[in-house]
Amino acid sequence: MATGTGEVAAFRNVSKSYGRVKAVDGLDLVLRPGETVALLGPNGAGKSSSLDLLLGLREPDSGTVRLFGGTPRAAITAGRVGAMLQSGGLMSDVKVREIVELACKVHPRGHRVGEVLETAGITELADRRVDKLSGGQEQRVRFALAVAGANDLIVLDEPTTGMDVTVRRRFWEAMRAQADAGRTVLFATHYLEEADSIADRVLVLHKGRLIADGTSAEIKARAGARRIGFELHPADGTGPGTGPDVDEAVLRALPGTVGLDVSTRADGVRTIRIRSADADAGVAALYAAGLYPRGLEVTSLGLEQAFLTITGEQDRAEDTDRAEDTDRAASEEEYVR
Ligand SMILES: Nc1ncnc2c1ncn2[C@@H]1O[C@H](COP(=O)(O)OP(=O)(O)OP(=O)(O)O)[C@@H](O)[C@H]1O
Repeated sequence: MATGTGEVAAFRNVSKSYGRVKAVDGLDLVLRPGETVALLGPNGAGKSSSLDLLLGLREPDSGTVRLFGGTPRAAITAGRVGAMLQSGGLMSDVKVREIVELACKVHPRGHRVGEVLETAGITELADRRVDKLSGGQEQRVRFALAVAGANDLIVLDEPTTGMDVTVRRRFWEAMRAQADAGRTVLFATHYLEEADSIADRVLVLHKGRLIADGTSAEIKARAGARRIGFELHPADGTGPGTGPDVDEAVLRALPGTVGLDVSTRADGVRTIRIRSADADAGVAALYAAGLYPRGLEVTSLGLEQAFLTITGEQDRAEDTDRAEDTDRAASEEEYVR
């Protein structure tokens, strides 16, 4: 999925609130041609709101959103964008072929109906009534509407919800073909394995803010992608220093250490778990430091674990900030008194 130059979409310091809820908070983001981008975030993180802003379905309170250098509306009118959203019902009382036909006809660069039905894997559903479809079949029809014309950008909001495993796989094959044809694809998802295997860029939103932006591998590395586990036995000595505290300082200072967890059993055996962004260097340094790790294991963290780590860290950082603000307010009050 070659990445070209230029900007497909650009958010510049975009904010959007609904009453007191800040759904999108100072979002800065550029999508480049040919990228397949996954948008992740816990419930309420602002994913759908960001997609709505991108498509011009909502106006930002502040900041600007540009699509292909112009307004979202201009890009959509020119038929450059296809979207598959969670909201919005399909027409009832019509057949699948009819609704797809209409979408092909109104698109300035519409494809042939048969081709679109084939792409979305719904040829065999063509004569079925739209209101008689299952949830997963309906999703495929929505997908057909998103690819009814030669779009440059395809936006998908949780596209595979309700699809079974086989249909989901076929869906992503079709999506990959779109990306291989040079289209930019942006999709919001709760399925982290989809982001991991499909996207060449992963964005993590949290409370309306972009807290991570990189390849799946980069995000895993940032969260400490691997876990090093082992035991330290008292009979083996306490390493290079003078006891457990010194050992722990050594462990914390190993290259790549992002997190350290130590638990001590009654017999003095310590179980060590290190989250590491560079497990190879970490293990080498462990031996070089004179420690004697028993039952050494190195395991990989998935994107899911990385996601939980990053969003969890963000929550903790905000809790700390809030506590500091409260302390500051209290001490200021004290000072005034
Ligand atoms: N029309 C609306 N009116 C009021 N609040 C809204 C509206 N739409 C969204 N919100 C609020 O804005 C925040 C962001 O919602 P949004 O739907 O963008 O998140 P999301 O990341 O897509 O969530 P999910 O994963 O649950 O779909 C949430 O707190 C939500 O309750």
